[in-house]
Amino acid sequence: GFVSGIKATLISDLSEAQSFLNDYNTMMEVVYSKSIKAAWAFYTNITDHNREVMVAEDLYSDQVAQQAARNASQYNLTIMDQTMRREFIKIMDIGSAAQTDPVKQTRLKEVLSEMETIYSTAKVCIGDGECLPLEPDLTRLFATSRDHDVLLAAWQGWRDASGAKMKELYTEFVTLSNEALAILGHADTGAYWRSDYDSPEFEEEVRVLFEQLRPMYEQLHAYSRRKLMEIYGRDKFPESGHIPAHLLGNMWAQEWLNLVDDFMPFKGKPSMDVTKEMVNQGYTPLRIFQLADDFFGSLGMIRMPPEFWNGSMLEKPTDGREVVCHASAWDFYNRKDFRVQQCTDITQSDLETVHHEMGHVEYFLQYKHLPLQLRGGANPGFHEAVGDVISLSVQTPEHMKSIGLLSTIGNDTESDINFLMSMALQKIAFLPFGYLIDQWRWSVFRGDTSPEEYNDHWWDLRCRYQGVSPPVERSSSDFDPGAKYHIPANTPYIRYFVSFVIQFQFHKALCNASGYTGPLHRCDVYNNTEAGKVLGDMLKLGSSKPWTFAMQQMTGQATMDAQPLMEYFEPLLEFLRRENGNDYGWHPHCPTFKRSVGDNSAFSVLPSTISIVATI
Ligand SMILES: CC(=O)N[C@@H](CC(=O)O)C(=O)NC[C@H](CC1(C(=O)N[C@@H](Cc2ccc(O)cc2)C(=O)O)CCCC1)C(=O)O
Ligand SMILES: [Zn+2]
Repeated sequence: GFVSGIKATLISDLSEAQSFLNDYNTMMEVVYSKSIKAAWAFYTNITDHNREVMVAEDLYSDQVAQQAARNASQYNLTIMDQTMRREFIKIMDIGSAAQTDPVKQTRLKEVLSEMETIYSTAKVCIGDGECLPLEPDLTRLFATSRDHDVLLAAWQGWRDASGAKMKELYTEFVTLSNEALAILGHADTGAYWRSDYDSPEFEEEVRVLFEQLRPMYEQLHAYSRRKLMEIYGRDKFPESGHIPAHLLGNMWAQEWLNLVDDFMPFKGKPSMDVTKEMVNQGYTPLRIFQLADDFFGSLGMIRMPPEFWNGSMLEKPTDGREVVCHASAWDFYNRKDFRVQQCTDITQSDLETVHHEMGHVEYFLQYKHLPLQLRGGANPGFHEAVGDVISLSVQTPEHMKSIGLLSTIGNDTESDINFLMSMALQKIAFLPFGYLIDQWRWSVFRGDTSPEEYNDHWWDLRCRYQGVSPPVERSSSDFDPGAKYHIPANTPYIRYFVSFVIQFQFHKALCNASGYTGPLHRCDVYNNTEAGKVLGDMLKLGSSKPWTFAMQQMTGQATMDAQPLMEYFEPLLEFLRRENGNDYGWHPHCPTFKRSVGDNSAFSVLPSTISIVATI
């Protein structure tokens, strides 16, 4: 038969292509900033009206993006240089905005904003009719309570109030999202997300990194399990070696810093938790943000502009408004408005988060001169790493003392181990969690996990990789993934696993640039403009080059590498190995729950033949 259709002649005039890009940037800055302002209005005041306006604005910007993608496809990419071609490809790859069916496109946005609303307004009602929101109440409860039953009620109540209410919505979302992305030829939503890492072997690369880091996590898990058994009694722990998920000081057991005082290896040393000192010194959210801003300034980097201080929401409103309290950083894509929204609490954890969010804004500021489509991280993991790299310097005992949050710096080995323990409870504890969330989501998006299997697969991954188990029996009407912000918010998560690896590569590069030669975990680059220049030069690239180029420029190698992270924690690993001996590891499968009535231990005793085995 005849070749159907006529291959339209592509535009091969570079000056025309450039003027298309100029017009695109001018137009999309207006369209995107209007849409993002509507999203900001909703996030900072959750009402039906604001949700409808946000959805409507988003629909409009999708249509404009679709038209721009169609126009861009008329240009001949083969005659362009790499950067211009990169820009055209990004203009055409509009993600879920590709859905041209208005009913489906509207429904997709409504489902997402509905899940976001359920999550952000969920509360747990305890005995006396008081209903607690996640922030700050449940977060504080998990940080401070050591009452097993109170923690269990909060853990279960949160999942009933959030995840359990959105299982059908999430199932509908998966179908709508995959349909939209299939229009662009993406196999599924997960494939589209992974395309940000420019590597067909990306899944294998992160699996290799995780396997390299697993032994270190196992050692921390074993030590933590023993410490928790001293607090809660051995009978609260299953024979399988898992740690019940509600006992780790965090709603998702993703970071264990709140247990630092209980886990401190050597007592009688100054506490590594500066929360009390922050409260005693009358810290305010604003002061924490000014502290972070001062650090960026000390590196010779860009300080937050007036629009940041005037436009941001730095603490939870007290006027009764419902807001999204999960912290976030906002680029309005108009090269003027940059904000953070955070219900900042006066805690060390939030001191961390403030630096994390400001790291995003620093990136926005450093690349704001680039064309709109190149204003992004070299890859999403880079964007997540910036603030955390600064925080690695801030949290050193030296820096904490210099800002008056720590009275003495113990330089003896024991104090050093105590400090490394506090960092491990944030960074090592997180690794399996950072890894497993998108293992679950990728398998859901590619159809390997059906809605009936959603919760079972989630717990299989939690038991296998994280060594935590559900403290009460779960049923298929539960949807525990939905109890974690990023699932209803549809924010990819492997970026955090990548960040937790590469932030140590960045830290090492900055420390080397600053001329520091001591142990990596005690390096503080505060006030060092050489370090600031190395970091700033990488941030200025935005997403104009492949991330391997940015990595090479900054660290001298073009790959992700777990070695700097391992080097940082080496002294602690030796300590943990000595402490743990052969007592480490857990059974790869979740413990089963006894059916018989009346038994007090919720977990069955696995046949004695299955001893606690190192994960296979
Ligand atoms: C408009 C928009 O959405 N913007 C994006 C940023 C962008 O893409 O430009 C954004 O603001 N995302 C929100 C998210 C918030 C936080 C988070 O969710 N963290 C993870 C994992 C983690 C934990 C510890 C840690 O030290 C670092 C990360 C979690 O808490 O599970 C809350 C705490 C810190 C960061 C963020 O900032 O990444
Ligand atoms: Zn982030």
